[in-house]
Amino acid sequence: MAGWNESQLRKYNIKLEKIPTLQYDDPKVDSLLSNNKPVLIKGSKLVSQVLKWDLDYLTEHMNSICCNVLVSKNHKFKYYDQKKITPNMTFKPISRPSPMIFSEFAKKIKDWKKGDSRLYMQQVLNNSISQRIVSDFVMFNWDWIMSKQKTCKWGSLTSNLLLIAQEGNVTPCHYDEQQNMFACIRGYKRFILFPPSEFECLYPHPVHHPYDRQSQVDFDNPDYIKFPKFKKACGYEVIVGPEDVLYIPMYWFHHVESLMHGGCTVSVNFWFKAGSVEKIEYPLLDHQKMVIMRNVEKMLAEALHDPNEVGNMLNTIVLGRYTSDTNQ
Ligand SMILES: O=C(O)CCC(=O)C(=O)O
Ligand SMILES: [Fe+2]
Repeated sequence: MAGWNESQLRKYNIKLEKIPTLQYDDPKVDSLLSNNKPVLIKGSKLVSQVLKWDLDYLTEHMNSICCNVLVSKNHKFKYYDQKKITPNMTFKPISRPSPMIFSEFAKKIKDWKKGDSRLYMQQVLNNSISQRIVSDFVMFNWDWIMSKQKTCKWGSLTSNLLLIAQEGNVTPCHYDEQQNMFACIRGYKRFILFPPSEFECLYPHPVHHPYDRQSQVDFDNPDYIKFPKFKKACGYEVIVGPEDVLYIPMYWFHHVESLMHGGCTVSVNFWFKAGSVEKIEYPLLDHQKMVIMRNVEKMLAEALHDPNEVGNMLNTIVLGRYTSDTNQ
């Protein structure tokens, strides 16, 4: 029996298909991973030894550790890059970091009532967290995950982020530049993924914007005048529960929600660098084209010494020259 039902999902007007679910030892897992295709993997036991990581256990063992907590006035936690905020920019994020010790975070979410700001802890796991948490952490099924890294020729593991969310919290649609094996420990999360080929329908912010890599479209209230192609966006969805591992291929857009009325969720991700490409084949893959677009934007902003001039120059290059039937 599933531990969730449809009424716990937020409602969006997006066409959705299902992400395949496979047992960890199904040979199709490796071919999906190697081809940058998402898959929900069951039975890997990646985090089976830490299913005890609930708020009480973590409070006991992380009590006075200072943690990276995000606070939001609504249910959305849209990441931004502090380094990309410039003095002449009017940038008012609705969610922002508010570091606090673990016990304070746990108390705040236990005492939470409607109308309060929401909280979301997103803390990198490292040796300084606490002896007990580190000894739990070494009990992850490292053999399995490292064998996947090897088979798929990914680069090194860069970090593990421990995510503790209140029910109903949403991480809005964005992409990351790393391979991600996302493991749920407690509660259920719904993922909506879009392949890199949906780039045009999702309108990510410019690369030099603090919201780089994030879609500009507000899924709760899409502005179809500004973002008309969002109507055509096609995504893939899956519900990820305790012990499940979801592979999120690099450059795939993802929206994540902790199910409403499902209690808080505890999860941990495994981010790996991209592997080095042995032989470039043409035509290029969609995510490789995203890398080129990012580089073009970065190069123009640097050459012009002003990110605000990038759009004008791109328009000058394109409009009437590469648009509609003028390029014959
Ligand atoms: O679980 C979430 O809320 C966001 C996770 C995410 O974006 C990631 O692991 O890359
Ligand atoms: Fe992400």
